Amino acid sequence: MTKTIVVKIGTSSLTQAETGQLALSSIASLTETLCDLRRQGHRVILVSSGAVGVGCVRLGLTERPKTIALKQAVAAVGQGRLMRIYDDLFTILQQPIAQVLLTRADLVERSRYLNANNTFQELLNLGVIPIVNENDTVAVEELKFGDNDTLSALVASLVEADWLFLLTDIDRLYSADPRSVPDAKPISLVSSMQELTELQIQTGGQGSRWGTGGMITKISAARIAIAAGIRTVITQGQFPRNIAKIIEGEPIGTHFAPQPEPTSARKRWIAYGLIPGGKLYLDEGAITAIVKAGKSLLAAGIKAVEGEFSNQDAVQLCDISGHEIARGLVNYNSQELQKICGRHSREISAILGYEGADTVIHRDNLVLI
Ligand SMILES: Nc1ncnc2c1ncn2[C@@H]1O[C@H](COP(=O)(O)OP(=O)(O)O)[C@@H](O)[C@H]1O
Ligand SMILES: N[C@@H](CCC(=O)OP(=O)(O)O)C(=O)O
Repeated sequence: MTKTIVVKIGTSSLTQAETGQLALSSIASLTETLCDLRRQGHRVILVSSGAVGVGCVRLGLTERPKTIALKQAVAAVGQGRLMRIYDDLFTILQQPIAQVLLTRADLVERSRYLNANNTFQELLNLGVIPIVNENDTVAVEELKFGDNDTLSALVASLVEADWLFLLTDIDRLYSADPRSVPDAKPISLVSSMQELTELQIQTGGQGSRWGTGGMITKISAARIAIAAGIRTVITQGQFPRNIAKIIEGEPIGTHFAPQPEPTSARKRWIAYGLIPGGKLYLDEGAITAIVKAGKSLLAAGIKAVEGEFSNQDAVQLCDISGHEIARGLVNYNSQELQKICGRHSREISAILGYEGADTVIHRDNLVLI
């Protein structure tokens, strides 16, 4: 059966750790694997990092750029070279590819989000393998994905993929970074979101020399993907052929089982497409109502409001310690909410001087995280 498969490869797998030069055999093997998947009829998207790493090598820089402007310039050098290498390899195997460079802004506006999906679907219908990266050269700090793990999960969610493979320089997820904790335990299966929380995985720092997010961004990517009903696997980029084996059922890498009832596409856009403009701190009663009973959020359950946002913006809903529980679209702006938080719905019109919505966030616009 045709599956939609998103494969993300990190800089640490595309380049050699010591020199930063391209890991040609891994890239060639990845190319062959993705072409094999296409021949089997699957729809394939590659999310490839490497623009900054490849650009650094081209320019003789020995470490990842620290300033944004330099990183943007270096990415512009590297992205072209990266695509040239992919195009050469995929062309040898007669596989058409496309470059898709996305910014966070492309997913914030619902019409652009839907448009991005249409483009992906057309490319996949044409038998093309889209090669996606963040458009680093124009991405601005406040509006960027920041790491390609998150980007790949958002793309997988956008196109409603069946599989997301996160290829990295380690064979699987461990209870802690085995490079610094030698007795860290390997994890083969994470069967639910709750189990993921209970495992309390230690992720240490930023990851390898050229990588961006480390393991923490892979775990949050897995959360986004499994909520969308996508089976997610962390496995080693050095052996891309394992992808086909995994699809056939071999227990390689760390598997994250998809949530049985995926969150709807619109709610996924609210939760992960939009950028939250503020935080609402909730009392216990409100948390129980939205988490256990699937109720809407009322002003009475809000203890505090943080940030400046407009009516219909997305906000984070947190417990009193700031731990995020849900996201949603607000029916009031931040100034209005400052006035009505903690108050009963029937008092709202008297406080504001006009009739507003009964709910602060209607349950149709509220997503548990
Ligand atoms: N709990 C963990 N399990 C496995 N690896 C971990 C863990 N915590 C941190 N890491 C580190 O994350 C690194 C991979 O992240 P990163 O370098 O950002 O890869 P990529 O370039 O593929 O995105 C591994 O090399 C490993 O040292
Ligand atoms: N967009 C950046 C990659 C960002 C990123 O997440 O890198 P990595 O941790 O290696 O997957 C680039 O192409 O260099």
